[in-house]
Amino acid sequence: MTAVRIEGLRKAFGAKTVLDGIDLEIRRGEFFALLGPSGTGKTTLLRILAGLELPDAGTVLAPPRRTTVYQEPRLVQARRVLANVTLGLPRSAGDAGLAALAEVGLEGYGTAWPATLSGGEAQRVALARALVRDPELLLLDEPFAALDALTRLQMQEMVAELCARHRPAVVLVTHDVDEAVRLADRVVVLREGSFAVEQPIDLPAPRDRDDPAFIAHRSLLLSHLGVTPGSGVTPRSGVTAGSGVTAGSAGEYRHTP
Ligand SMILES: Nc1ncnc2c1ncn2[C@@H]1O[C@H](COP(=O)(O)OP(=O)(O)OP(=O)(O)O)[C@@H](O)[C@H]1O
Repeated sequence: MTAVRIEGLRKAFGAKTVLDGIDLEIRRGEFFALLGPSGTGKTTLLRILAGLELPDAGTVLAPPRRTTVYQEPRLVQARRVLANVTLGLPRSAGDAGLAALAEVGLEGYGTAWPATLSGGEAQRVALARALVRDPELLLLDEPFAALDALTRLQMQEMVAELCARHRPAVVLVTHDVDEAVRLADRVVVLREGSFAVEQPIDLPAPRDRDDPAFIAHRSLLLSHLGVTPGSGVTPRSGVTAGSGVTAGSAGEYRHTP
């Protein structure tokens, strides 16, 4: 069943065309990742799917039950954790809110204040706030980018499990090639307003970064992102090959300080 359908999408800001001729179909339960250099319109596409931005041309069909998790948790500091999770929902949503907190490993945190949480915990609250709305479409705008490398890996694992259980259609915007290959059923590279490459990732879960097939996917995507093997650095776009890792020679990666 199709969850999202985009046809002939075009979006410009003033004289600058950001997205041009985008066609996209995402199935229910599919995990779709969007990679691309900085400023190529990834967030704009996500905002259009969220209904926060209107296209200039084309059609966009997206389910009404959709929710976004951003890079920063965006919690209301004056409300306790459970109230943040159920913000805007009827009082009867309290139990579902507690269940969502338990699902993200935050049982017993309902009465805590946001200021007392670590960055990873706060981001898990944001995830619970999304889950409790039972989204048909989950929009993830670099949700792990501000986390330390270890927390990021744990969060990726958690999101993979939650999405496998709840089966929303997911659109993940990321700069992290490994994250995309680890999580997605399909990865698209956005360049100069349109899709430069579309790559299905048909690897079984859990995915191992050292698996030759994983490395092959990573190398191909990096080449489409303009990362030249052996450069030892990421391009100006800020694209990374993994958590705290930059591309070295083909298939080899080194940690950055
Ligand atoms: N409201 C706006 N008004 C004018 N220009 C905008 C607006 N929103 C985005 N843009 C421009 O559109 C282009 C695409 O922005 P967008 O945030 O979608 O890129 P991105 O691929 O998500 O970038 P990044 O990876 O750096 O987050 C940029 O040049 C940006 O300056």
